[in-house]
Amino acid sequence: MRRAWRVADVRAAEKTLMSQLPDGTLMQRAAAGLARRCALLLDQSGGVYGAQVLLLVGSGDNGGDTLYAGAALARRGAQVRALLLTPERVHLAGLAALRAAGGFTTRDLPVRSDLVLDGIVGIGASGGLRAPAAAIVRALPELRGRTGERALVVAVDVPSGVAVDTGDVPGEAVTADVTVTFGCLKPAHVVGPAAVRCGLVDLVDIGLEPVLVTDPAVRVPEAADLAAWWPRPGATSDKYTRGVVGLATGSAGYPGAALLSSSGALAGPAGMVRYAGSAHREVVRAHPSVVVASRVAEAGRVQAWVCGSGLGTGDDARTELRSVLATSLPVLLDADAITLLVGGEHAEDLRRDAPLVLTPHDGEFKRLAGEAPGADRAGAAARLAAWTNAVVLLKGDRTIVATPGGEIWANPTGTPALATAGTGDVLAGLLGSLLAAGLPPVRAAVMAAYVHGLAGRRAALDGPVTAPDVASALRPVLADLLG
Ligand SMILES: NC(=O)C1=CN([C@@H]2O[C@H](COP(=O)(O)OP(=O)(O)OC[C@H]3O[C@@H](n4cnc5c(N)ncnc54)[C@H](OP(=O)(O)O)[C@@H]3O)[C@@H](O)[C@H]2O)[C@@H](O)CC1
Ligand SMILES: Nc1ncnc2c1ncn2[C@@H]1O[C@H](COP(=O)(O)OP(=O)(O)O)[C@@H](O)[C@H]1O
Repeated sequence: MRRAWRVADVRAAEKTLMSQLPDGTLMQRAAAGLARRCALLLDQSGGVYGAQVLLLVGSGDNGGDTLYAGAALARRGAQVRALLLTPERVHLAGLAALRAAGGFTTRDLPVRSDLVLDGIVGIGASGGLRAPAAAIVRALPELRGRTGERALVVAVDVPSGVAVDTGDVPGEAVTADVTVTFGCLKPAHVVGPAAVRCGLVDLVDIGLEPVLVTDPAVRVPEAADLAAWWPRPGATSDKYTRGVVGLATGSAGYPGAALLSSSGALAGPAGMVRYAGSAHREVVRAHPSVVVASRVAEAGRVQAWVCGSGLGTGDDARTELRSVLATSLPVLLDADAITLLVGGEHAEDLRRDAPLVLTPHDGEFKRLAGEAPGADRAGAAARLAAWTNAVVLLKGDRTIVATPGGEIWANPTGTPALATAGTGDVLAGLLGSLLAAGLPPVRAAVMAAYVHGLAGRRAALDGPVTAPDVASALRPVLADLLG
């Protein structure tokens, strides 16, 4: 698991660490790590010696890191120029180090540049980028290096222009190939549109993590976590002990949702899938191992329910929703079931002790919460989770999972290839299977989003993606993950 901390927590830890170390140690550690990463990048594209390096230098310590790293590259023979955004306010010792190493300053963007270091602003940023910085950032994609290729952009700590604590991108912002960050990840590296701007994120250890005493703001699962958490059948397992998942999905209007949620559920760890709804004939034809009924009340025993994908919002759908909420089992509500909650008609049904998981996309989130997730997606998901006392999985490029207690996870595996009808139904089925297998709701949601994202990526290798492709890719993805 990787973890990301908010700026205030990073600052507090930095203060603690600085009180234990000689002045300037942290900046030297940060700059040395940054220079090393830049040298590696240049090694892969013609070498450090003779490379043209442009430093974009703001007025704070982020600029200081950049100047020291530039000095290190200049000592290795790179031609380093620093464009000072506020020449009257610059890290003076950093500038002196650059000059002593043979680097110089420039007033304009050069014609040629192999590598750009974005040190305009780091975690001290407030608001959108200001005038000269914004114009320079806009021009960066035009810069060409010695091979005629676009200049590589390395963001120092965070890409300038992103909101570090929320991952929002309120205006002009740097798009980096690599972001070299110091001490720990910050939310902008893992959530929201900022995460996409970071490119590859490289963490330089400056000794900060041992003094980070607060809980992380965001957690990110890794492949090894999935392998450790995924339930496997044992010698004494049978189909019931592995868990039975019930699906109250699909309708005459949307039979496809029933099929897709079934495909997702069948790839999960549960031992049996029961389907209850009007698409039961289609489901059993496509998936002979699914046990079908026409209503929730007739479905037989299950350990968790998935309700809502393609269910419709009429009276029959309401009845089915009431039936699943009346159980003392974990329930996942997706799509139409979320819409049915709007207006408060099910407020009493929602007063239950068993776990509840909601899987809204932005539109469903807005319907339920009364406002769109907005700039702080993780915060919005956590507020809805607290309000509904449910685990909320907010779909999107970096799907967020939030608990009522404020624990937040960001999924790193998503792909825009998933932005196609029906992939959410596959996700709901898979997540339901994990719930039925007995996984705690937050873990089930994190695991389902992770595997679903990988399946989207794998399906995309063969061309344009449809939801059945994503469902088909779940099994090979799991085979790779679980060894
Ligand atoms: N934390 C750590 O452990 C370590 C941190 N380290 C490094 O320090 C960095 C933080 O440095 P920092 O605190 O000096 O802030 P920083 O990001 O340079 O920005 C502040 C300056 O930018 C300006 N400015 C603000 N907003 C702006 C905008 N929208 N558009 C344009 N300008 C804007 C603002 O100007 P002002 O608002 O004062 O006019 C102020 O002068 C951190 O990211 C990392 O690189 C490492 O060296 C070692 C370990
Ligand atoms: N731009 C995107 N990048 C990554 N994933 C996306 C993107 N757009 C949608 N997704 C994912 O695709 C799925 C779509 O689900 P949903 O909106 O419920 O679709 P449907 O209701 O048609 O099944 C979700 O898992 C979501 O996270």
